[in-house]
Amino acid sequence: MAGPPVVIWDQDVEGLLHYRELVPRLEEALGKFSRRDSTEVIQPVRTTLTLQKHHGFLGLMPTYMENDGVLCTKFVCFYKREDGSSLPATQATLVLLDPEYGNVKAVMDGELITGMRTAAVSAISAKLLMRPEAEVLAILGTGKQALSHYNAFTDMFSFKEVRVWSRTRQKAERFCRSVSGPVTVCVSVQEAVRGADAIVTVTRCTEPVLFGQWVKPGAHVAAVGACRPDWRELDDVLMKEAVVYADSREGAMAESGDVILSGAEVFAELGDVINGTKTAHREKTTVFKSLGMGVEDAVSAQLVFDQWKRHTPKL
Ligand SMILES: NC(=O)C1=CN([C@@H]2O[C@H](COP(=O)(O)OP(=O)(O)OC[C@H]3O[C@@H](n4cnc5c(N)ncnc54)[C@H](O)[C@@H]3O)[C@@H](O)[C@H]2O)C=CC1
Ligand SMILES: O=C([O-])C1=[NH+]CCC1
Repeated sequence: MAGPPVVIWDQDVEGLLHYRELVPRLEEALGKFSRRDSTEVIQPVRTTLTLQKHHGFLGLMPTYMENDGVLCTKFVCFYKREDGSSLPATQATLVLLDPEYGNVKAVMDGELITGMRTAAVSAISAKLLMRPEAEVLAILGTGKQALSHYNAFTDMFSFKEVRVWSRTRQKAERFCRSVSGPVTVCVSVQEAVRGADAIVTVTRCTEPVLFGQWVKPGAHVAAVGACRPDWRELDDVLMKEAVVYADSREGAMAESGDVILSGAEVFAELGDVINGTKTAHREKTTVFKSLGMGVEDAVSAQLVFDQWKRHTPKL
């Protein structure tokens, strides 16, 4: 009989997961997903239950990678909280199973994994779609994803300026104090995105906050919030003018208000660009619509588990 699962919680995850190992694994996983080969990745669109009383949702994200022997599911609760609420906006737990025996090998805290894998995928979108001479990064939002995106983007690229916008100056200043490099606080979205080459939207807003008329032609936008069919971060002008990429075409058509309500066409998945089957239109304005995928969690959880085994002496 299999032993009990190991529990790998927040601080342990922190020491085991690094962008330098995570990014190549995610690039490979995105490519595998877009090949739609069921021996490589089986990943249905997230099943979402509404938690009406708590203004939230439970997302179930199972993934099986047969060739790699990885079976994983994530439980993620996310909420439409009022700003200032002391309750979390997102909570996630990952469960890694043995696909042959069916036992649970590990249970992991999903907060850092979700933050890092989401930011790493956005950074991959920028690597593929942003102009190489990009100098200015603007981040809209100052929460957990804003922090992980700051870390991933400044780790992978050399921007001359990083700007941040939040609804209150106080929050933007708090964000600046929490990061290790220089950041310019902007008092409006317009000020933050004016002339920016890369824009990351990581807000909990449900109405557009970024408008196409403010975006520099040729800029790359990684749109990470608004993960419900009736939630928006970007306006119709931006969605229609840009070449739109997604992590999962089916996910975007089912869950992205920015895609569904604007009627914009999803040109390609990031994996299609990685596989060389679709063009990276770096010269045009591009939007990467991120919804988050189970396969990203699966490869991240496997990486954490492998590192944990390497670093934990046999009992
Ligand atoms: N695409 C993906 O894979 C993932 C997406 N998300 C989504 O990313 C977004 C950010 O998540 P976290 O950073 O964890 O949340 P958070 O609560 O830590 O930060 C949210 C930020 O949005 C701001 N905000 C809230 N309401 C706003 C509004 N109406 N207008 C403008 N700004 C507003 C807050 O002040 C805060 O700066 C959420 O929508 C979350 O559901 C989260 C995890 C993965
Ligand atoms: O992929 C993910 O974990 C999430 N996407 C939207 C909210 C949480």
